Amino acid sequence: ISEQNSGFDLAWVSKVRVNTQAVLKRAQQIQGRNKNKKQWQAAWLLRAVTCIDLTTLAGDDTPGNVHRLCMKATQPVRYDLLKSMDMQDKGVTTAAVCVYPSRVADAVKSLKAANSSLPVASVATGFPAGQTSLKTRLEEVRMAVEDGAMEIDIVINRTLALTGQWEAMYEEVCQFREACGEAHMKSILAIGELGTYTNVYKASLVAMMAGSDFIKTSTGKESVNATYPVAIVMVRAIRDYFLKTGHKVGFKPAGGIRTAKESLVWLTLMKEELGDEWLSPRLFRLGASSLLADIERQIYHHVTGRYAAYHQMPMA
Ligand SMILES: O=C[C@H](O)COP(=O)(O)O
Repeated sequence: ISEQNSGFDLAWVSKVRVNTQAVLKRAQQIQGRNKNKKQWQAAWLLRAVTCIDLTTLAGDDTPGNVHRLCMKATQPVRYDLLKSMDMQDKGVTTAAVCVYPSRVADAVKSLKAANSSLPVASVATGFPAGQTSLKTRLEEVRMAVEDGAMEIDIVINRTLALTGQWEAMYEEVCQFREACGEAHMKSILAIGELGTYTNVYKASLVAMMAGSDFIKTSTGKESVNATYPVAIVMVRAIRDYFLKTGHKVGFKPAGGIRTAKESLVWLTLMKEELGDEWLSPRLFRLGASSLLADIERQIYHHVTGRYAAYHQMPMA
């Protein structure tokens, strides 16, 4: 059993009721709150880069495009821009690369050849729908780990969540946790398919009780992915779980995050709801396939104008 596993607490899960109006109000406040002073914006954007799980999850992925993704992850921001920010020697990379299980070996090989220790994250357990046998889903986790994945993004069983079989969901996630071994486990809730905020909160709790290192909003393949109201529900579950058990669980919004501006709202949300400790890749990731280009563009815009050095950021 993982250290993070606190055991299944049916009484806690059963009494959860989320106040939808309060959640929507808070999400609106956060979106209006992105008032970082202009001179700090490049520094915040660089912080966002270091939290990205740079992702490719496409049917036409090949060793070639996975290799390019890995190279981009090891040098996500142009040298001249880093130099302008006095960050050229700081080894700025994304947090990880994220691929399908069948591409893990390609990513590991590319990163090794580049002398990079960047972790490879693999989606697994029948991503995105999770509708394969438990045996197959477990085998997929073990294979990804064997191929060198250091992080596994599992999808929860939505059928169990939607039919209120929370203990059965807990048991499954515990088995995934065990199959991950030393690899970190992120549990994808696929919030667009959970129906209610109360279900989102309950699924977050159960995933954490079963030992998840992170809870993640979405696969990026549902019609609704990372939204701010859902994030409020999930980060409050993280906070409540921490207060009750002392375990710090990370948060990964993913799916449809495309602009630098959005990445700043996500950082604001983390800072205001969970505090500075949750602003590092250890506890915060942005899952995204098409975000980096816009961040790089905006960093360029800021460093050619007014900016402040990264190490002067007003945070811990
Ligand atoms: O886990 C990451 C998501 O699949 C990425 O979604 P995206 O392609 O919409 O950025």
